[in-house]
Amino acid sequence: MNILAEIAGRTKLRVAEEKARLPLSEVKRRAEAAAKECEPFAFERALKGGDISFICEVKRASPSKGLIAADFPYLDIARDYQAAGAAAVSCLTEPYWFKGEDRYLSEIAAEISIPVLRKDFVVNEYMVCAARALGASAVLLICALLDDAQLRSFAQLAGELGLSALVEAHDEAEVERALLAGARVVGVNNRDLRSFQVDMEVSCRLRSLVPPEILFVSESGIESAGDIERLRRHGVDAVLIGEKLMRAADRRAMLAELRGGGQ
Ligand SMILES: O=C(O)c1ccccc1NCC(=O)[C@H](O)[C@H](O)COP(=O)(O)O
Repeated sequence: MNILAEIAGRTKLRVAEEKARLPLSEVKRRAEAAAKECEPFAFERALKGGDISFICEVKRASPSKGLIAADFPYLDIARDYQAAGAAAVSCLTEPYWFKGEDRYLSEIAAEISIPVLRKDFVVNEYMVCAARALGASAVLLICALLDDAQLRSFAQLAGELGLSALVEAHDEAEVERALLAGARVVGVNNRDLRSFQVDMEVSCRLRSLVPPEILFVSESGIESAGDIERLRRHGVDAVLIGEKLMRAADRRAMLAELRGGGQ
């Protein structure tokens, strides 16, 4: 079994337990209440504009790297990202492989003013509603995990809640499926989630398949100002960076360095 299938299986069990504690009707009610309070589609608005935007990730561990941050002051990390000019924060909530927690997301969203993406492995509508209820401005939908009907219906549900959907693809066919599902933000993951191999060329190759009015986010394996410059030249709207920032002793300085501006 590949890692995505394993993650999906475990996620379904996790959500079934959550549902037993808090039914879908209540999560929906909370999501609708949150939608009334929040600026709709703040995430995609934040990514639009002049230069390439930065989505900076709060991630404690990952399947490919194991434990990344033994010390994990998640609120300080999110505050640093905001202070250093991030357009948005991505927060992992998957508990088993990424050692995430829902409360990291809700506390971060309450603490900072830039939008927060819930980075998890959405397998049903409960998780879309829960993202909004927890304070997220965006939710990740992974093409490799969902069929066309699910992609379309979860993207539509997210839209009804004013939540942006970052629809993640890794090849030509998945980009086409993301666009057919109505994605307004397409994320191309440079990491092959089966082999964990990272190749920036994947974003460069797929960029031209996404029309300019749709936001294009390059995700994973971004490590240097040179990588950013290459993606900028290909017309990428935003980058999503996790490990490089999480391992930096001074995250603000690292973000400045990646931007190409030094400290
Ligand atoms: O990072 C992994 O090992 C991983 C494995 C399986 C599914 C998803 C995975 N990562 C999620 C991500 O998309 C990354 O956290 C994100 O793009 C940031 O990547 P990086 O800058 O390389 O930390």
